[in-house]
Amino acid sequence: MRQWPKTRARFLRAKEVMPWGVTSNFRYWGDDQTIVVSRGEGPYIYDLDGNRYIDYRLGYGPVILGHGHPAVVERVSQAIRDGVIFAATTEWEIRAAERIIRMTGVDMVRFSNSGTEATMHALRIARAYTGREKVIKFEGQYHGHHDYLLFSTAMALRQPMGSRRHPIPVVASSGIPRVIADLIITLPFNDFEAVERTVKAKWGDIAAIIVEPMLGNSAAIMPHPEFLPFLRRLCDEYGIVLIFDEVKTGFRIARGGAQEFFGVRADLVTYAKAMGNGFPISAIGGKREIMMTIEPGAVAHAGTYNGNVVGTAAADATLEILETTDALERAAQAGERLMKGISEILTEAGIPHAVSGHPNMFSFLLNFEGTPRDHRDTMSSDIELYAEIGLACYERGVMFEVDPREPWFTSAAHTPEVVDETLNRFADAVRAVLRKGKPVGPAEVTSVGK
Ligand SMILES: Cc1ncc(COP(=O)(O)O)c(C=O)c1O
Ligand SMILES: NCC(=O)CCC(=O)O
Repeated sequence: MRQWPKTRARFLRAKEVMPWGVTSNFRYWGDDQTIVVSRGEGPYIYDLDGNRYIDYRLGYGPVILGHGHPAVVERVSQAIRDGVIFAATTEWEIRAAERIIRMTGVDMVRFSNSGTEATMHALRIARAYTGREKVIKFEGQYHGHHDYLLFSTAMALRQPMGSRRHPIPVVASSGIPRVIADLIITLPFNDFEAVERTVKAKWGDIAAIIVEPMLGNSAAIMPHPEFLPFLRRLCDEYGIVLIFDEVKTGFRIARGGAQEFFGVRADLVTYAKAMGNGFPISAIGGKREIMMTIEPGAVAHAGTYNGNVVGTAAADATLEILETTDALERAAQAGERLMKGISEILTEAGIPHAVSGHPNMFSFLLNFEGTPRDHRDTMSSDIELYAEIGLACYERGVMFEVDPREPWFTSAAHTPEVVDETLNRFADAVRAVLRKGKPVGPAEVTSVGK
């Protein structure tokens, strides 16, 4: 059994100085399980007692090259010696923008610092461009923490979501003004009929459809092959701005992200996580005509830290490596071995399951038959059993989110040896959970991390 007295003691101190001991609700795993990390290296993180964990959370997705990647750290360290912020354009911004444009095919970009900011700005641009106000989003998708899109996310778990045919937007937090709900339409992912019916009835009010091209916040569920092309056609026909939220998929599932992987182009795209290997940076990219809606004195886009040297130098280094090496292919090799190995172990254990997603971000649903298509399918799977297995892995030094809504992320640092060790420990954890018997009653974990 893992020993972690120092980690526990410091977590209790953290709870005194920060609500719940964390700076994002996602990171609270309960008083007995929340980790305090001392450092990371490649595929590993370490707690304060020196326990090592093979990390598949990777900061919830950013760490595509491995923790503390020397070339990224070196470029940032060099760059920041000359200052980090000037309230003016820098060479680092231009370089990072050129790389994004070359890799993804967007025409122009603007920088910010988090995925939340990027989706918030993207909505403003879409509303200003169309002169309309409502936005369609899909159940189980998460676009950050501003008020405009925090509805029917994976966090809005226990409230009734209405029927598939008549979904109700479910607010995911207190403190969000009721009027905001009037601006949002929530629909099930992959539901052609619901989207078409809604757009035909309300297109004059709809500024944007924002979509995670794959359900990156609900079990990495893939789009039906025709779903994204269908959204593209509908948006073209009705003058709606199609926004791909690629905060998780960007620079992870392909060099050109989901646009390249699925072969569909959006009007606006938001990037963050993998573009800086963990350094804080995000971007909105898109078609020139729509990006040029931003206009001093007319359509606002600003931020003191936008384009700062820390983030843009990190993006310059990270994107150079992603563009010129086989880093993404190595991350995918790890993911393929894991997806196959996990499925074999679960089959042997007699647990019906569905593995979904892309090798670089994948998930699996337990006691689930068939192919999952939307967030309602995720929620119908055995989330308690998943959490039990996740916690048993955590005790054995393998860390992934103990909740199937959040995918496993791989990095270029996850070598075949690391994957083999993971699978051995995973098999051991599954055996231990089955020996103990399935947990009875609603588990605490349904609220963990949210
Ligand atoms: C698809 C997506 N969009 C936006 C965000 C928000 O990004 P951030 O946490 O950097 O604000 C996330 C975070 O998980 C995300 O997964
Ligand atoms: N999928 C949800 C997140 O990635 C949240 C990140 C955080 O707030 O730490």
